[in-house]
Amino acid sequence: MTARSTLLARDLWGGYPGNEVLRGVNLTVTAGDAPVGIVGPSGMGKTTLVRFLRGTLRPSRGTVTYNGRNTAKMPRRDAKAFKAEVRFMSQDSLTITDPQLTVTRYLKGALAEARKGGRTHATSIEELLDAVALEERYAKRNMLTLSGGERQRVALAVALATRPEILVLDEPLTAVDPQARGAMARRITALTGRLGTAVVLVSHDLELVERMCTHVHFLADGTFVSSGPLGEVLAKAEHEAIREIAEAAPLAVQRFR
Ligand SMILES: Nc1ncnc2c1ncn2[C@@H]1O[C@H](COP(=O)(O)OP(=O)(O)OP(=O)(O)O)[C@@H](O)[C@H]1O
Repeated sequence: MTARSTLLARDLWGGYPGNEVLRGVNLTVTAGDAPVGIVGPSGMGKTTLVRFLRGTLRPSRGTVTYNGRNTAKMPRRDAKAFKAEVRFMSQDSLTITDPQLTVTRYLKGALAEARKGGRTHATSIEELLDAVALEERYAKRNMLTLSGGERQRVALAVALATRPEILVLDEPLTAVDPQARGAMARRITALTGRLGTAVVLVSHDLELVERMCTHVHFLADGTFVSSGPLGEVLAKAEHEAIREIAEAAPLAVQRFR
């Protein structure tokens, strides 16, 4: 049996000049794992953690490795494999430069990229659109004519088309309406489960996190102050920041606690 791909952050410290945002974060994500959520108050370092995982920021202490290789100083060949196998998507990660690009062409391009990298999978354009709750008629649409929420959904479908080992989503559905988000959560979880893609979901949207993630980490004061199923983390409220979030989201908390 081959070892499963693993992204590993070990005792991660660092941030920006004069602002040590993270102070000892440990995270292990392995392909095939159930989706994991990262939640916490604004400004506590969730996006900063994503930058460390991606290798665009270097930690002052600790390491991030992918299959044993340090992501902040990878040789070109490893960096290429890392980029193909660990996909990052944020709310504004989609830039369209080709004015003729249709949704189908865009998705086909992503499927071809997956094939070229030996990452074939039997997923049709229809299934990818269905996973992000877009009807088939969207296949013919020009990307430039889509709304912000529709573009985010296509961006997510494209990320799924490349069948990453690990998919890191940083507030991926901010422009999508709550009803569609609910439908997408179930379908994305089903598809990523089938593809063996481990999802890391960073979001303020507790309902989305609860729907998609069996396990969450709560980031505050530079570290994970509590981890477990969202309902348990909120109910235990081991940190003042958790109590504040639990109180600020009474409806969600009543349902999940
Ligand atoms: N490029 C940067 N240079 C300097 N400071 C930054 C930079 N990016 C973020 N910060 C600071 O680092 C801290 C953590 O920011 P980060 O964006 O990681 O938080 P977050 O938890 O993702 O917040 P939110 O939930 O609001 O997106 C904040 O105090 C922020 O002001």
